[in-house]
Amino acid sequence: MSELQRKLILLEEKQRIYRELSAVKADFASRGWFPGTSGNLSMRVGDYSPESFTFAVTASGKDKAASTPEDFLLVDETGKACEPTALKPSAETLIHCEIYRLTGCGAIFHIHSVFNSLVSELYWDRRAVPIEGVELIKAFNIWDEEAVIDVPIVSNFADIPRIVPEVTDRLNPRIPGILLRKHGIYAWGRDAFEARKHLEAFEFLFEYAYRLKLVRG
Ligand SMILES: CSCCC(=O)C(=O)COP(=O)(O)O
Ligand SMILES: [Zn+2]
Repeated sequence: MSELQRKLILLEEKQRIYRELSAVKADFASRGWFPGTSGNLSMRVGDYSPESFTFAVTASGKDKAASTPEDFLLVDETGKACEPTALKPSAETLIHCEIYRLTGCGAIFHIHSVFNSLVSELYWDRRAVPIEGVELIKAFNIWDEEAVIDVPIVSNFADIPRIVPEVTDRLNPRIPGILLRKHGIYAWGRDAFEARKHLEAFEFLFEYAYRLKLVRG
């Protein structure tokens, strides 16, 4: 294959991924999942190896409810833009880089919600949110009867590179999500469909865990 053909294929894939991310972004915005410009989304583009990969990520600080031609940019495995652009990648791009490196997943979605923030603080002392025997655990492809899972919680430092080693230490390959304390959830999957499914399941389970704690006292 010529260099030109390779470039054209990459361009087509980039456009397809931007369209897919745009649809996810609009859907999440309609659910109120991006309060105050928070949240960020990414999808991997092209070939993958843990040492070298490319992904499309939301530009930093944008109103994620608006759709513009400047919503996404391509970055490499170090989080640096891989094309000339005035756009700034999400401030949390390094967390995406680490999750791609560790899991080889295809899409990562990050949102802030009241319930994910509440449980991340309520269960901070055990550094994980326990979920016991709830049917929706099956959304994570865990089919054991009365399965018990722990969703890891890591520190929320203002200096994002300080968060990365905690993600490295705590990410559990069985659980496609990680909470940042009093901040939000990162959920991922092999593609956008699966990452969205996981995110929806986490949000359901966090509301359940919060309400259960409330009624049990
Ligand atoms: C305004 S919320 C603070 C930053 C944040 O947590 C977030 O998710 C959005 O940051 P980005 O740089 O991706 O816009
Ligand atoms: Zn955030």
